[in-house]
Amino acid sequence: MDAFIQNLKLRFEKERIYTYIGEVLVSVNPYRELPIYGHNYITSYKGCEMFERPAHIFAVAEAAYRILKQRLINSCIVISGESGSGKTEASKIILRYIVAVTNISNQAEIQRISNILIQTNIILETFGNSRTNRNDNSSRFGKYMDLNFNYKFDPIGGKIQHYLLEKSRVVKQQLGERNFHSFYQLLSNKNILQEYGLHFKPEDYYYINQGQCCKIDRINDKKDYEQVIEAFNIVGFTQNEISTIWKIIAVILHLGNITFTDIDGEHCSIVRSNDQLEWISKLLECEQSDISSALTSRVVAARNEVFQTRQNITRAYYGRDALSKALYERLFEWLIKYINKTLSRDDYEQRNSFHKRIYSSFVIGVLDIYGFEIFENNSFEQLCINYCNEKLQQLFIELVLKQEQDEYESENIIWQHIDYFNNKIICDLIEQPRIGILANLDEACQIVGTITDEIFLKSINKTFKNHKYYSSWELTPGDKIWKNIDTNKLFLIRHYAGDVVYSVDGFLDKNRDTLFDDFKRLLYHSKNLILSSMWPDGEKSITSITRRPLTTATKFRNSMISLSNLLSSKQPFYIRCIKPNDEKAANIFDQIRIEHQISHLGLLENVRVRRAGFCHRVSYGRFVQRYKIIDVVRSKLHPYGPFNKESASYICNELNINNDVVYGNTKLFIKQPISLFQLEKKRTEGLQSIVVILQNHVRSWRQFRTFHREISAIKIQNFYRKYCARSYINLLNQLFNDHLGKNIIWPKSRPSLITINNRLKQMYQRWRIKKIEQRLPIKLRSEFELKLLAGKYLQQRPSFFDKSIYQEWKGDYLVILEENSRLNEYQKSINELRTKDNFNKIIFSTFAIKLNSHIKMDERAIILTDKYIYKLDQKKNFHIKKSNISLDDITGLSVTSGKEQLIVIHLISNSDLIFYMQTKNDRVGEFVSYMAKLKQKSSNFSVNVQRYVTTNITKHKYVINIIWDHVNKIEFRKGSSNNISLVLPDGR
Ligand SMILES: Nc1ncnc2c1ncn2[C@@H]1O[C@H](COP(=O)(O)OP(=O)(O)OP(=O)(O)O)[C@@H](O)[C@H]1O
Repeated sequence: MDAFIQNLKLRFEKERIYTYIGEVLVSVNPYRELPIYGHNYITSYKGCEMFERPAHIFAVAEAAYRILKQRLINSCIVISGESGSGKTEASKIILRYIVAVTNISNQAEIQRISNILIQTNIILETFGNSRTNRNDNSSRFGKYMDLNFNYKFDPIGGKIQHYLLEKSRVVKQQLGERNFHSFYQLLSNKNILQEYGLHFKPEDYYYINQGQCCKIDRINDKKDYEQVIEAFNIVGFTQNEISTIWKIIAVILHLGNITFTDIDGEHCSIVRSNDQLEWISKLLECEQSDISSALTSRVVAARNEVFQTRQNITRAYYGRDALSKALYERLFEWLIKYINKTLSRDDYEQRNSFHKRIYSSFVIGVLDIYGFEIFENNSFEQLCINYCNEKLQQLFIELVLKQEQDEYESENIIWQHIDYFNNKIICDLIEQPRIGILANLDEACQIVGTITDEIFLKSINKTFKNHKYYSSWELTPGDKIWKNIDTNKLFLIRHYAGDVVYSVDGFLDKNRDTLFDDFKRLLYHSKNLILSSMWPDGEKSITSITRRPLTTATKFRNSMISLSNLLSSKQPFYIRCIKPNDEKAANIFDQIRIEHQISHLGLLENVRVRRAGFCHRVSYGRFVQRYKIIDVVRSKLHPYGPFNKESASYICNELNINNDVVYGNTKLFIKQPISLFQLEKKRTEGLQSIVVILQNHVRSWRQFRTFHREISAIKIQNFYRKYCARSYINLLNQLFNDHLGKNIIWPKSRPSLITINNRLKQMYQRWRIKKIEQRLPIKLRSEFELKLLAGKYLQQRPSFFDKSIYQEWKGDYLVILEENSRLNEYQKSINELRTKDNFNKIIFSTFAIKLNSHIKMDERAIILTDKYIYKLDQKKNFHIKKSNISLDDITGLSVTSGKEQLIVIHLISNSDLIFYMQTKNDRVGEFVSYMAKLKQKSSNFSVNVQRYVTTNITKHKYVINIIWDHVNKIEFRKGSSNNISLVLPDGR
């Protein structure tokens, strides 16, 4: 013990107020501000394992948060210790830490919830805390708060449960103590007192002056009032609600100053010296007469008859106090309900439907419950509070001391049993059904007739006369404890934290907690709807039979049992708070006080178990499952098992921690935290590579999926396109099935079919031509082909398509008598030429006016054979003029786009042959097609169709204009510079 205390002392002097016993944190109240809660401290503990950094409350909060985040295990932090040891401060520090390390993405909604979570403390402290002789800001209620987290592990809400508000303080305080802070805060705000009819100083209000310490230097009520108003606004209370809250506080102050006067020993009336009643009526929004009669009489229903009975003065004061306590209690409950509604997960979910779908409940609970209390005068409330501490100690023993040692035994670990005091026997003494103190109390309350606190004491004396942890004057009259005190009403319980003498005075009343129905009905019918909503049970009619309400002891016992079930369903973390002195002074380390607390909190046993025991135990399955991810192990262990002792031992071997490990029947035990860190560190490293592998898998899976979708889309598109094309072709087929498609409009195609459609059109045209050609007599087929060929070159010459195409093409026109009257001379000349030049046949012949190199006109017969072109003089027996022109020398033709019969044959020599055919019909197309056919093998042959033809005459370039004029015959006229005009008789 000494060594432990010396250690605590040394640390305390060096401002190290936190110390670990295993995972249990011991916190010594420094009673001064220490610079260990700032932002840099938060960051240094964030994400760290518990033993990585010096002992700190942040490390416990982080551990509770990490276990939730990493293993999805709900956790709870149980803070216990004497009154004033720093429990409430600890719970606030934990909350601040969790708010600081979460909401990294700075979401407004999470920020709002976090703000509310912090502000609720201010409201609860105002209405639930008061100054006691042990603590200036003592919580007079037990608080358990669940913090809810979303799937990202950000706080999204919470729920507060409260336990046994010490409402007797509303009407009675011991010397040196105050009522709840709320009363003094309201009275500190001079500006608004008028509104509530509060004209006096705090010392003048009976309900708050009994401790004779309304003003305390360390408490600034005015500043606290401003803070609580701000907190109300942040949490979302309306102005009307805030005003109602203060009205109720003011009503209680007024009620305390109401006095009664005795009339005849059985009746009493209200002393009307001040205007309290008027103000109570105004503030409660109830009729004054109703309030007055509720305070001085009772309405009773018996055998369907309703009648009023007057109260004597004692009953009237009892009723007044009961009303005040109930008003305060209901207000407190309403505040907690209101805060819970604001923090409720459902509310959050309604606003965030996204989270509704993927939300799962992650919780960290924080329990800050009143510490063990030993006062000069201990009553029913202290019994409940100390019973609650017994229950928590029992849970601590179960989870930390008993379970651990039992486990070593069952796992066959060599273990020297460490003795500890198991307080189950004390818990049973208080709570056991039928025979426990609370059951005895309930029974006494149910007995009809006059039963007093003393009778109740007699009954428990009888029940527990041989109990080791119970005593009273009647059972041990010689004991020095009973010296100089009213022994008739006292009994003693030897709690785990010390012996406490209780006075049974008022036990029955406090347990029954009777509040006359008249008050309930009165307040239910208030015109203030907020107030009325706090009293739903006032709705019942007088004559309706109501079940006897549960007693305070039963309610409290039930809530303690459910609290202990709730805590044992979560992974607990313990903070054991120690109060270093009773002077509330920094730097005083009162060894005796501390020794007392250490021994009663079972900390020494805790140290012994820890020292001899192990810091971590885990089943082989879980161990292998968790650490098989470690890099060096991964390749060796099969991913699906076996998850047994051998695999676990293999992992420990690989990490060289085998010396620090003990193997049990089903579990592995690790002695030092350092080995656990090593495992965790390696696991985190391994996780990173696993994450990369997972990411790769997910990425490739996503790519594969996209690729598949694309392929599928392309397939579908192809099918659809094919379907469209097929439908289109079917349509064409139907359209062109029976005839050659003359006069049929080509159907419009989809844009995707444009290319194919153009091809189809070409195919169709070729097919159509073929069909038309097949219908022609064989004789006309070659002419038809020639016409097609001409059509290809003469697209720009519409007159070809108008007429020429329909004419019969005869080629050698000069053998026709109607064309040539000097037929014999012509044939004779041709025969000579054939003999001389050896050509096969004459393909085309015509009379023409030729333009010579001097830009003069000559009348000639132009003859096209399969080898040469000849220019024959018409006038001189078709005598050949100059030499023939070989077809090989021809590079192209130029013709006009009009109906003129001008032909320009371009030659290699750049001295073109220019002639105008003397014919009534258009024979340009016929000439062009013969030439094209003859030159079809030549790659450089071209046909130009232009309005004004360009030509070379003895290597000079000329442009031939067409002029239609009143002339009799065709003329070529040389114009200025390079112009030649072809003047034609205007007979159009
Ligand atoms: N970590 C701390 N740092 C500085 N002062 C502290 C710390 N913890 C507690 N105190 C001081 O001790 C006082 C009492 O602490 P607190 O109210 O938390 O005790 P408690 O155990 O909750 O008491 P009760 O059971 O009566 O509610 C605080 O008002 C504060 O002045």
